[in-house]
Amino acid sequence: MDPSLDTWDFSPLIPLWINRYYIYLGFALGISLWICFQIVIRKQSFIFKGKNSQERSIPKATRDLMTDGYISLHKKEDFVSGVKIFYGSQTGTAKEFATILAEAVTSLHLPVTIINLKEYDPDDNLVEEVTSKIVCAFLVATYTDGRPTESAEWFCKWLEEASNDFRFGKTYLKGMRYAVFGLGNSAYASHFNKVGKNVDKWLWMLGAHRVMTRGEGDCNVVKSKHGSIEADFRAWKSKFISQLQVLHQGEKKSCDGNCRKGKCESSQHGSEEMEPGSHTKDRSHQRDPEEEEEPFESSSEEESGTEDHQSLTSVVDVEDLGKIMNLVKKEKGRNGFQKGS
Ligand SMILES: Cc1cc2nc3c(=O)[nH]c(=O)nc-3n(C[C@H](O)[C@H](O)[C@H](O)COP(=O)(O)O)c2cc1C
Repeated sequence: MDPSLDTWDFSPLIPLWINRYYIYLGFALGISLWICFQIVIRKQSFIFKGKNSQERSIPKATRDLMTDGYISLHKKEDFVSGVKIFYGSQTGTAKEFATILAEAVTSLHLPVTIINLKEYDPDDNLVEEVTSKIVCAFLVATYTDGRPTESAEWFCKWLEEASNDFRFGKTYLKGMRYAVFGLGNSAYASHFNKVGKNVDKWLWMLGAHRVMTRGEGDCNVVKSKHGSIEADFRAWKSKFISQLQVLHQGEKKSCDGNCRKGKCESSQHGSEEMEPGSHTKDRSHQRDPEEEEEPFESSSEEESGTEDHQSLTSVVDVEDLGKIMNLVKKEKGRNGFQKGS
């Protein structure tokens, strides 16, 4: 026996030894708590990092629209991004009106472009107006035998053929918004304002949305609605500008629901602009293209859609099929349509 062990006093360690299991338990609990704490901290930093990298992967434009991580569809919505004014002129009146209209549009702080139809190829460019949020104004003059000016000849030929070509269909220009002001002289009774009427009709047949009633400028001061072609234009221009304001603000005009497609005959159009019976005519797309239709705010697709509304909403798959067919038609139309054919 080691004599030095006799001199050691182990008595203070005896309670520790007796309670050793409690001490082990305490240590085990401490370690478990520490592990849990570490797990929680790591999880939190992982979520934070993930959120940051996710945010970085979202394009800036989309992030600008986000509030608390959710996209707000109404924020920064721009209902009209600008106006394109197309003109077909020979002696300069339509061109001059285009400049006056551009000035008025500029006062609304909207970008505006004036385009001579001579320099515009509808084959390449017209379909762009469908998605551009642009409003297009057409100021077109009529000449001998109801013909367009030389500068607008190709544009009119293209539109006429496209609107009568089944490959384009009535949704080819769906989404495009337009208004037409025709320049003419009622002394040429049988062809008065023929080009304005036709351009308006052809765009409508291709599914473009007419934002306001077609205007008729008449050089014949005796018969002109406002006393002169300039006054006719001024009247149309002020209506166009107020309609533009409405569109720009994204407002919907109120409707009493007593008319087709929820468009109010009484509230939307001044009576002097509407010819008798124009609003109640049957406007199905199958109507005679030569028929003199009176324009109002609409598109051919919307109007023929009214009759078909019930059947379309009840057969969703057919609707999808229709959309696909229209896309195919548009593509075919674009590929198959040859200049001057
Ligand atoms: C030779 C000639 C033929 C015309 N033929 C027609 C016509 O058939 N129908 C019509 O509505 N206006 C007709 N007009 C009137 C023009 O459309 C009108 O003067 C218009 O303001 C001309 O616009 P512009 O100066 O932009 O070319 C004719 C004018 C001229 C000089």
